[in-house]
Amino acid sequence: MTHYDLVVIGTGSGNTIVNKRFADWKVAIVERGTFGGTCLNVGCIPTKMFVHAADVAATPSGSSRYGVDEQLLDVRWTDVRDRIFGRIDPIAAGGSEYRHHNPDNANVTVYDGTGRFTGFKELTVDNKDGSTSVFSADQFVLAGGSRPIIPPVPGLEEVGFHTSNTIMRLPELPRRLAIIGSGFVAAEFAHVFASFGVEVTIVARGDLLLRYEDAEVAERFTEIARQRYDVRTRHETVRVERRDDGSILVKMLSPDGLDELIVDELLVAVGREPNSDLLNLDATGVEVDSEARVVVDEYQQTTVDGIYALGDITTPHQLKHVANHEARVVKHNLLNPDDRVESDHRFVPHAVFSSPQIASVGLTEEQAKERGIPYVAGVERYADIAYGWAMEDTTGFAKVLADPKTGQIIGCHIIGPQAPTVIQPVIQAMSFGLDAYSMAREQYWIHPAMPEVLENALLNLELHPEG
Ligand SMILES: Cc1cc2nc3c(=O)[nH]c(=O)nc-3n(C[C@H](O)[C@H](O)[C@H](O)COP(=O)(O)OP(=O)(O)OC[C@H]3O[C@@H](n4cnc5c(N)ncnc54)[C@H](O)[C@@H]3O)c2cc1C
Ligand SMILES: NC(=O)c1ccc[n+]([C@@H]2O[C@H](COP(=O)([O-])OP(=O)(O)OC[C@H]3O[C@@H](n4cnc5c(N)ncnc54)[C@H](O)[C@@H]3O)[C@@H](O)[C@H]2O)c1
Repeated sequence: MTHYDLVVIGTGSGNTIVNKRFADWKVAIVERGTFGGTCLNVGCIPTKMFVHAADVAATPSGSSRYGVDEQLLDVRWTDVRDRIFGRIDPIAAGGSEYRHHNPDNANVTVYDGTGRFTGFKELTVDNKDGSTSVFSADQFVLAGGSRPIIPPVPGLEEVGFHTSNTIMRLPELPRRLAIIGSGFVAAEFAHVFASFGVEVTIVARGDLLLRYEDAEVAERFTEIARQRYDVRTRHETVRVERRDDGSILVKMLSPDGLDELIVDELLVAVGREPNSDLLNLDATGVEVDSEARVVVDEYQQTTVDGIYALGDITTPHQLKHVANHEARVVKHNLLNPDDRVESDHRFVPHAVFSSPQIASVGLTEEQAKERGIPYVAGVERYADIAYGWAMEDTTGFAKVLADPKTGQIIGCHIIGPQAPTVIQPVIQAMSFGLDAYSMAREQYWIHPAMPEVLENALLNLELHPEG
């Protein structure tokens, strides 16, 4: 049986590990899908390219408030789609080609297939060409990611539906789209398709969209969403059916009884589950938790010595920057077994690239209250800063939560233009222990730039000693 020093399963963030420093290692890389994984092919990158095109398409709908009358003439969907995948697909193909054939990878064997453990540190790969390969290794990296959850709604399989994996490749724009779910994917694709002229309905089980955000942010987002889309909260999808004219009937149960909706396409966006089940982890003794996430320690090592895991297959933060961070930790620990480093999950930020945009780091007010953590909140509206006036923004705000005594920031939540960019200094301050009082006062803030919303939120904190 072939034996490797290292086997990496999954070419999302896992693919970033093997470089020239592994030149003396005999390495195998296993990939069942498209090289490059979720973020590149069906996740962060194409979605944000669609979001930018959507922002451009949505501009005329808001321009008259500046005294500028614009008109959207057309959205050439296939051109939008093909420009985006015309950039992405060659990158994925190039990554695969590089690993398969470039002399840099003379020590690397790529298996295009699905890996599963068939013994202790023994992997069997069902290759796409129908063959099977069996090999062992000293060390493994489990970087198999996650996949969309498909809820058990009767009729779903028969009717046909989309997930984030397929919706971006639609042959044409539908007239009507229903989105089941109310999280990141729902919020981003609702903006994309509504901006392109599609009638979007969001079917949400709870009262609020993005309900894991700080409550005021989720409430504000839901209010704004109701003005743009048909938002049906407290609606449970109970059945879907294909009608004779080809459209799809969605049946929902609401507090007022049965509700119905007719659409042309359906997007299911109710979360993602780890791909750990594909790996038959019992065979090698790797444990998973109650949510099927691979259990790891602070070094990203699983319950088996020499088997590491990273990214969506192990973390509750299903985010690319987390997968990348963990990949760097795993890489270091593989190369430096006697000087391993721990991963840092203290302040994991996230952003929702919808309209408006949202960004968040640290505790929400609700979490601080639940945990009995004392805090003060400083809030500033975009409407009260100069750039907010320029944009005529009426709905955005930044909220900073800090320890009243030490001024250490414990959370920040922003909804409004450029939120994912505006929040970055707070992530830095939290990571390096800079207190809110010093952060607000001991540096220049460019006037009249958007981060003034953050500067003022910090200045509005009632810290002791008095600021
Ligand atoms: C629509 C969408 C938008 C997103 N937008 C953002 C964003 O804006 N910002 C952000 O931070 N995150 C975003 N994410 C999340 C981000 O894409 C993921 O957190 C990240 O890609 C996870 O990386 P990973 O390396 O863990 O897994 P992946 O990139 O999913 O890689 C796992 C790879 O392993 C392969 N694989 C799985 N099992 C096996 C097996 N048994 N054998 C062989 N190969 C296997 C899979 O085919 C896959 O290619 C988004 C996700 C989605 C779905
Ligand atoms: N900008 C970003 O960083 C970004 C963008 C997209 C996706 N992602 C990642 O991908 C993950 C998956 O995104 P997502 O939007 O699918 O999941 P999500 O976890 O963000 O939201 C899923 C929502 O669906 C609801 N839900 C669950 N089961 C349901 C059901 N049966 N019927 C109706 N609603 C149901 C949940 O209550 C939740 O509100 C995210 O958690 C995020 O980590 C990140």
